[in-house]
Parts: sequence; structure tokens; C-alpha cells
Amino acid sequence: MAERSFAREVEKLRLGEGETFSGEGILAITKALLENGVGYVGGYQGSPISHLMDVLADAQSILGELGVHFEASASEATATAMLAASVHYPIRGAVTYKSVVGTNVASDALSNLASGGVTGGSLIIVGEDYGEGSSIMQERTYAFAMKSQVWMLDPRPNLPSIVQSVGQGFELSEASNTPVMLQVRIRSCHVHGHFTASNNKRPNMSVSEALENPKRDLNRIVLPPATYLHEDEKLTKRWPAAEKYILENNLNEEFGDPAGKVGLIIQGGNYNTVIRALNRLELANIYGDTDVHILCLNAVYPLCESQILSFSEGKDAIFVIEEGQPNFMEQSIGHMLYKNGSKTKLEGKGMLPLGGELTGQVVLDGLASFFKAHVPGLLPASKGAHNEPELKMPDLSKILPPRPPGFCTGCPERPIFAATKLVEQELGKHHIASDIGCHLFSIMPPFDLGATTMGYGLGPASASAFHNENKDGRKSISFVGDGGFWHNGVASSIGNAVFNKNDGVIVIVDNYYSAATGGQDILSSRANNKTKQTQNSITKAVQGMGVKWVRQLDRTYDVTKMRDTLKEALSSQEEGPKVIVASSECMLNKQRRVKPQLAKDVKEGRRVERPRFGVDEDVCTGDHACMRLSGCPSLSVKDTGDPLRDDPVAAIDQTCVGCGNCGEVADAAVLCPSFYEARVVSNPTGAERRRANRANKIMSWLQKRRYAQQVVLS
Ligand SMILES: O=C(O)C(=O)Cc1c[nH]c2ccccc12
Repeated sequence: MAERSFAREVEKLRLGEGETFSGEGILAITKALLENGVGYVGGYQGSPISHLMDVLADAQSILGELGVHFEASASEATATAMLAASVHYPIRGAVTYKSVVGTNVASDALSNLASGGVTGGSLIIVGEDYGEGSSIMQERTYAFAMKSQVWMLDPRPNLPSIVQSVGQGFELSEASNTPVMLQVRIRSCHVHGHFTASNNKRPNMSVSEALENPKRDLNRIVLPPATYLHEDEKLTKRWPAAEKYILENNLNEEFGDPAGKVGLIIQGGNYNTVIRALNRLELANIYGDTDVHILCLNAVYPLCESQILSFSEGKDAIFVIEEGQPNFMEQSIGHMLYKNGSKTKLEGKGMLPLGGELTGQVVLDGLASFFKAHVPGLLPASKGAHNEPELKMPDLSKILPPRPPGFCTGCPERPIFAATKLVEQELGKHHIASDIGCHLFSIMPPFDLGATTMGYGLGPASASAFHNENKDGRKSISFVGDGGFWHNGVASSIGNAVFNKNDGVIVIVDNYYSAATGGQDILSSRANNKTKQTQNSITKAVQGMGVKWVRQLDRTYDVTKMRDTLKEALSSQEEGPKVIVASSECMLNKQRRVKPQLAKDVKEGRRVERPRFGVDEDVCTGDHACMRLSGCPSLSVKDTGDPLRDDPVAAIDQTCVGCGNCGEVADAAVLCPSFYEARVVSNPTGAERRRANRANKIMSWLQKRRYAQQVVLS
């Protein structure tokens, strides 16, 4: 079960001609896919398009009614390879991937898809969360668009523009026989708005129909000599066809006064930020009406030279507002101007920072410097003044304690790293390779474990060089999640370690879901999923790959067992990798599943018992060792009010889910006897009620007696 259910929202996908759709960007994209007769969709989840995959998964019955095939792809490479269905058949297909990490994973298939070219429109929806909202690397998919020669759309972040770009993306793809990337930034994915819907369309040809009428064209297969033909076709046919479509259909928009002496060339995705900055400079109203001449590129690749030149003609200066680095577009525009002998001055990076996200302030500062340099009279006096006092931001790092991201309350991965810490305490430091997934939080305090992270499913692969010649020497430890394991780790990490007889210890952190991307089901999920085959054993898969030493732990909270198994693995003389599959359900997903059921039980009068942990204030010494080995967000500190005790004691707040980790850690580390477990009972039995009343009476009598004897300082 994914983080969020879109079961209710997906009903909006049934809206017909003329009705108003209102909602989130990603849902609008899904609706647009259906309105454009898509034949199949797939992809791999990841921020910021995770919810797009969730919407599609929740919409499967609607997709089915229209004859649209949906797949939750094994990886972005799988998703891209799936687009092969559009090579010989006139079927429209769409896939999603998270940002450049998805593009990286997909790049082999992408290159071959782009080489052979497509007959049916092929859309790759890339959630490009470059910058502050990003969870992974800061690169630009643009580079891949250029090297594989696939086109890239970057629509203005509003629903009508995004929806329009889906249709145009398919048409552009078909007009130029080239796959098209639809870049949607984090703001486009989650922006809310409305647009006028059209009827959904059944695909021209369904994948089943294609299967009944197989087709094959040697010229489209990526193998010499056809590949040479493709290279020529890309330059002489597909590229000009793409430019023709972009220009004839006005994919790029002009705003403002064409007579202006300066102009802005911007990426569609940054339009809202640019308008807001112009608005703050009193050069645009909030609806975007402005005299500043703007060329808004909703198609950022290819750039149409004729359009760039005619926009720049007669202008003193143009300002390219391009997010991130390298500044591919600016370089290309500069090249166009120079080669054509243009006298127009080109500004861009320099007035904008070389890298990083184009936030509101960055664009505001950049535009102000551009106008000051080239049309100083344009800015109102208050904005143009050089002596405007700079806004001083207080240095919050001095006041606020740092709050590194970490594991959730009750996370089953916490005890795995607590155990690793305990092992290191005994056996010394080890080389630890980390992977992508929630378990990567191990690199942050309080664990500080893990030295590298090289890619999704590549944790053990990234430890593969570390083979100890000394059989009794230290071994490497590497981590991989269940998500990474199935995404690609099974071959790249496990198979590789087996084949090369790597002696390292591999911990597969199995929390039953692709948890970091929002809790989607994967092959080894324990849930029954109506449309997917789940419950495939990781242990069996690992054994199938040839691993001889495998241990399955079914309760990661058992810190002692986890610690001992790790120690056993590290000292094993068995040849080849030692694999520990550490399994316990993601607590967020578990709570999502369990909480509504418990609430229902309580409401309907059934007896419900919930574990809660607490700290005995009288026993706690305030050394906070529990926090150093836990980092659980529910662990906090509390002042006892006792003037003879300087240190605040540990306290557990009401967010505790009773996972038991703190008690286990305390036990395994022989740390602290102050933790106690209590049971919160809703709808208790009569006998329980009477017993509790009796106990309360005795306790309050004892407490009163004690307080009466206490010295009170005032
Ligand atoms: O959701 C995220 O932030 C992810 O990093 C997940 C993810 C999806 N596809 C990937 C490919 C390579 C690395 C991470 C991911």
C-alpha cells in the first residue's frame, strides 16, 4: 500500500468534454494521458513523481476500461525498454522517472530507443527535482536529451499548460519519430489548479492488437548498418521535423512588448518564478501582464535557431534564465548569436549563480542586475536604488540546534544500525558501503555509519573491490534495501559478489516496501496486491544466485540477535558473501495499515491493547546513552524539577508506537534499566477496570504520602 491513496481523486479521470478538472499537477498529467489515447504507461517511482505512479496504480480499473496497459516497472531501464512497443506500432506510450537518477538508470535503453526512433508517440515524464527539493544528485537530464537526441518539454507550471504539453509531446514525438521528455519540476507535480477536460480516448491500437499483428522493420532495429542510417536520419529528418512542429504549433510563447530593447529567454518551468520576480520589481502584475519581452521556451530542446535569432534581433541585450549547470541552453544560444554575427549582448550565468536552484530571491537578484546594467531607467526608483539597505537574515545556525534527517519513530531499520554500532564497539571500525533508501539515514547522527553511496542497488557492488587477502582479517559490510535489491541489486550486487567470491558481509534491509519512494509494493512485499505478484522471497532469490551463507532475521528489533548474527558473519570462514536478510515492516506503512483498524475497533467497543514505552524518571541518570544509540524522534528530554538533578532525564512522547527498540537496545548494550513497557488498554474488561481502580488508589495513597515527606523549596 502506498503512502497515499488516490482512490477518490482518480474518479476525476472520468470527467468528460467541457467539465472542469481541478486538482494536483500529477493527476492532471494522468488525465491528459487518457485524453490523448495513450496505449500503455509505466515507470519507476521517486520524488517528485512517486504520486504519479501511485495515481496510475490506483487508476488501474479506469485504465483497464479504456484498454490501457499499466506496469509498475522494475526500474527506469525497464520502463524505457517498454517504450519499444512504440517503435514498430502506432501506439502511444508514457513512462515516468525520477529526475536524473532515473535517466542514468535508463540511459542504455534511452540511447537505443532514440536511435531506432518511434512510430507511436513516446513520452518520458521526468520529475526533475533539481535543487532545494531534491533528494538525490544534482545533475540535469538535459544532457541526456542532447546526447541521445530526444526532445525535451519544460511547460509552464500551471495545469492547462502541463495538460497541453502532454498532447503536444505525443504529437511532436510522432511528427519527428523521436521520444520526448516531459520535464516536470517539483512545483509542477504538486501545483494545484484547474483545466477544462476532454473526453478520454481509447488507444488507436491496443497492445493486445499489436500482439495479434506482429510487425518488424529492419531499418528500425539498432544494429549496423541501420545505426548509421539512424545517425543521418536524426540530423537530416527528425531534428528539422521537430523544429517545424515546435514552430508551427507555437510550443514556445512570447509575452510582453516585442519592441523592448532587452528580452528574457526563459525555461517554461521557471515562468512563475520569473513573473513573481518581475512583479516584485513592479514590472508585471500578478497575472503575468508585463511589457518586458519574454520568450518562454516550453520546448527547451531542440532550440529553434530561427526563433532565437528573430527574438534577439534589434535588442541590446538578452538574458537567458536557465536553471542549473552546465548552462547548455545559454551556450547554445550564444553560439547561435555569434555564428550569425549578432550584436546583441548575451547575459545569463554571472548575473545568475553558476549552479543551484533558481529560487525566487535568486531570480529577483538576477533580473535586478540585468535591468540595472542594460535598462537602468526601467526599474522604479525604489528598486533601482543602489543604497537600498540589504535585508539582514539572522544566522539561525547559531540559535537552532541542527536537526539531521533520520529514521522515523519505530523504524525497523534503527535497531539494525544500533546492532552495527555495538559490533563496531567490540570488533572495531569497518568499511561500510551504503545504498539508496531509508537505510541511508545511517550515515547521519547518531549512527554515523557508512562511507559511500554509489547508486540504487549498488551498495554491495560498491564494496566489491574490498576483498581481504587475510581470511581472518576485517571484512567489508554493505547495505542494500529491498527496493534497491529488486531494482538492480540482485544482479549488480549479489550476483557480482557471488561470482567474484567476495568475502564481504551484505545486509539486505527488507522493510516490505519501496519505503523511501512512498511505500509502494515490490516483489517481496507481504501484502496481497490485486494486480501484482508479491511475496517472493529475498532469501530464496539470494540462494538462487548462489549465496551459501544466508541468515534470515524476521524481527529486526531483536538487537541482540542482529548483533550476534553480524558478528557471526564477520568471523565466518565460509567462502563468498555472507548475506543477512533483516526483515521487519516499515513502521509508517504498518501504522497506516493498523491505525484505522485499531480506531475502528476502539469505536466499536472492542478491547484493544497497545504497547507504549516510558522512562522511569527516578532511575534515569540523564546520561542520554539511549538517544546516542537510537535517535528515535519520540525520545526527548525532560526537566524533573528536582533541584538536586542537573541533567534532564530521558522522556518518551506520545508519538511512541511501542516498537520496543529502546528497551532492546538498552538490553543488548546493557545500558539502562530505566525503560519500562506499559500497555494502553481501550475498552477494558470489568475485571481490568476494577484492578486498575484498585492500583490507582494504592498508588495515589503512596504518592501523597511521599510528597508529604518531601522538602519543598520556594
Ligand atoms: O525517490 C527517490 O528520491 C529515489 O531516489 C528513488 C529512486 C528512483 N529511481 C532511482 C534511480 C537511482 C537512484 C534512486 C532512485
